[in-house]
Parts: sequence; structure tokens; C-alpha cells
Amino acid sequence: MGTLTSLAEEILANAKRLDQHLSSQHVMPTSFDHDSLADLPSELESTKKALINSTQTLKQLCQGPVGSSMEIIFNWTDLLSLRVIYEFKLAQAVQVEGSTTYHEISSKSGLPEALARRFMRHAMGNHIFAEVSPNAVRHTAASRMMATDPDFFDAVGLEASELAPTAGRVIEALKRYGDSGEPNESAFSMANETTLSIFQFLGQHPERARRFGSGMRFFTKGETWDLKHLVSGFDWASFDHPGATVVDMGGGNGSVSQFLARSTQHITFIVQDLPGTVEQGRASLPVEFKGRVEFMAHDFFTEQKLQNPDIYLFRWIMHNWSDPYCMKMLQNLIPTMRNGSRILLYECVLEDTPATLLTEKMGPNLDMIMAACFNSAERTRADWLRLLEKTDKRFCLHSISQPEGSTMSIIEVLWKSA
Ligand SMILES: C[S@@+](CC[C@H](N)C(=O)[O-])C[C@H]1O[C@@H](n2cnc3c(N)ncnc32)[C@H](O)[C@@H]1O
Repeated sequence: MGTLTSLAEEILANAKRLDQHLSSQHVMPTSFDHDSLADLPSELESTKKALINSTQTLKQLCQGPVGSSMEIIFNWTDLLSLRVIYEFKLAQAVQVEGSTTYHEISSKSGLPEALARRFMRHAMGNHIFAEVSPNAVRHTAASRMMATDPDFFDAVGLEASELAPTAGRVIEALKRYGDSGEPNESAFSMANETTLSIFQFLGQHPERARRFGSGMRFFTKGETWDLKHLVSGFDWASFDHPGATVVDMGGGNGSVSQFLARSTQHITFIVQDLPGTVEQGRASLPVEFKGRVEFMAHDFFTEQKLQNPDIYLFRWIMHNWSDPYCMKMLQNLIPTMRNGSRILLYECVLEDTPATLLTEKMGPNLDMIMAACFNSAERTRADWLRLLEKTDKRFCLHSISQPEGSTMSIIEVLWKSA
């Protein structure tokens, strides 16, 4: 790890690299008011990553064990002020440009002025809003984004108002249910005082379901999540002939199939999902995909009806379900399997070691979401192997590939009947 000085020198070198790039592009230096580092060329993305990781390490070393633990322990206060800002729409109550008084914010939001000042001042410690006078505030880049980018606002709401309260019930759920793996014995079900699973519950609460989807989409936006990695990481060309079929299991509105249809010429994509989702997907399918992307209602916990398609694709399905449920999904495909039949799982494969770098925490963070909401888990390579083996030894793990720059991996499973 080196000394504080060597870390600081590394930081200095990387900071200079980024500053030099900005000045060569005649872009203003980055600040809390303007994020000039949002669109860096890919070769500088790794410089930014290194800078984030080494500044975090330097900070934690300087804080020492007590200071860095205190920061974790008090994190709930950051979430609290953020949640107040979200629920009372305080960001939307501040003019996009210029300043707004606490008095005006209070009249627009309905939150008493003294409370608005208190919670907003707390958030200012995180550079969310800035004060221009004791009575007035203006936006920073973060608060302006909350006011102007509905997807970001949904992501904040999902974390602060959905997942954080859910996390508060995890201990109770663990004590009551252990690792039952049952979707309706989760902290989410407890937090919402329901015996339904999260999917069933959100099915009855369309606005929260919309926010959940939109928030997750925001977290998984950007280069490292891009579906182009699913295209580049698998040899689709060798299947791209007339008559070839890919079944997109739990394919939602068909967005993955549409992306793949655009990248291939002949393959027919059959999106299977629950009846309501299939209806919506079919109704909103752009004309250009008619004949290439079809929809079919099918519950993946029942036996597959299609005969021997070329590929079954599961994106972001199995991480939502504990092993017994995933085994059921796989067993339901067995009657359609022939020697060499192929299943692709597009999932985040966790390292079998702790992620100690800040930029590598997304996988473990998603794993916490799985634990709290779904009673499931993100899996390591060994977990996938174990799952396949205990389902049926004829499901063979052929490969796991993580395309360069991708957070997700392609897990290729072959059926070997011999
Ligand atoms: C996390 S979403 C993933 C959607 C899509 N694969 C994607 O990557 O965008 C999970 C999907 O599983 C579907 N689903 C849940 N239970 C199902 C079941 N029993 N049978 C089929 N689909 C199901 C949901 O409706 C939802 O579309």
C-alpha cells in the first residue's frame, strides 16, 4: 500500500492527468457545481477510477479505525437528510438557476422553514445544495440533477425511501427466517407488512414498481453495463441463421431481445414472461422488430413448452431467486434439452474475495439488495458451479467470460446428455 506520501504522489499524478485533459479540451476544472469528468475518453476512465480508489484509501488511513468506522456508523444521517429532500421534493423547490429562499422552499414543499433549513444544511455537508446567504440556497451539480433528471430522482428515491427502510428489517428477517430463501420471507416483505414476495407486492403498487425499475435502470446505466458487452462476449454469428431461436426467459418488455435482434440478422427472439408483462411488451414493440421479437406468456416455474430452441437466455433472473427456485427453473427446461443445448446466464459474477476498492463495490452492493429484497444472492463462480451440479450433472458449466470493461459476465451452460 505504501506511505501516505507515495499514495498522495500517485493521486497527484492522476489528478494532473485529468486536469491536463480538461484544460486541453478547454473545459472548466471539475467542481461540485459542474461535473467536468462525466464524459471522459475511455483511456482516462481508469485514471479517474484509480484516483477515486486511492483518495478513499488515503482518507480512510488518515481517519484511522475509529474515524472511518464513525463515518460508516453515521451514514444513516446522510440517508435521512437525503430522504427528507426526496420525500418533500426540496430539490424541485429550488430554482434551477439562481437562488431560492428557505421561506420559498417551505411554501412550495410544505415542510416548515426551520426543518427545511436543518435537513438541507445537513445535506450541504455532502455538497447537495449550497447556501448563498443564511436565508437562501442554490443548486450544486448533485441537487440540480435531482431536480432535472427524473431517473436520478427515482434512483435516489429507490435507495432512500425503499431500500434503506427495507435494510432496517434485515436483522429481524434473519432471526425469524434464517436463510430460508423464500421470496416472501424477506426483509422487504416484513418492512411492507405483507406475506407477498417483492414481485407480487410491486405488482399491486404500480408507482413503486415503476420507481424500482427506473432506479435500477439508472444504477445500471453507462459503459460498464452496456448491452454491447453481451453482443461482443458471445459468438452470436454462429447461431445467426434462418430458423434459429433464442428464448429470453423473464425477458420483461423485451429490451434485451430488441438489442440482440438489432445486432443479428436472422435469429428469432421469443420473450417469455408473466402474462401482464408480455401484453405490455407486445403492445409497445417497435414495428422494426415485428417478426424478429415475439412474446409468449410463460411462467418459468412450469415446464417449458417450446421444443429445443438454440439458446435459453436469462438476464438478471437467477440473482433474484435462491438456489431451490433456480433449480426449478433449470429443471423445467430439461424435457427440451438435447445434447449440446445451450443456456446463457448474463449475471454479475462476484469475486470470491472481498472487494476493498470503492469502485468495485457495486457487485457486493447488489448482493445486499438481493439479500434484503429477494432472499437471494449474487453468486461467485463456485456458487454457479454448485447450483448447476446439484440441479443435474448434465448441466455443464462451459465458460464464464467477462468482456473487457463489463460489470456483467456471460455464463455459458451446455447440456451433455452422454
Ligand atoms: C429483473 S427483471 C429482468 C427482466 C429482463 N430479463 C431484463 O434483463 O431486463 C425480472 C423479470 O422476471 C419476470 N418474472 C418474475 N417471475 C416470473 C415467472 N414466474 N415467470 C416468468 N417471468 C417471471 C418479471 O416479470 C421480470 O420481467
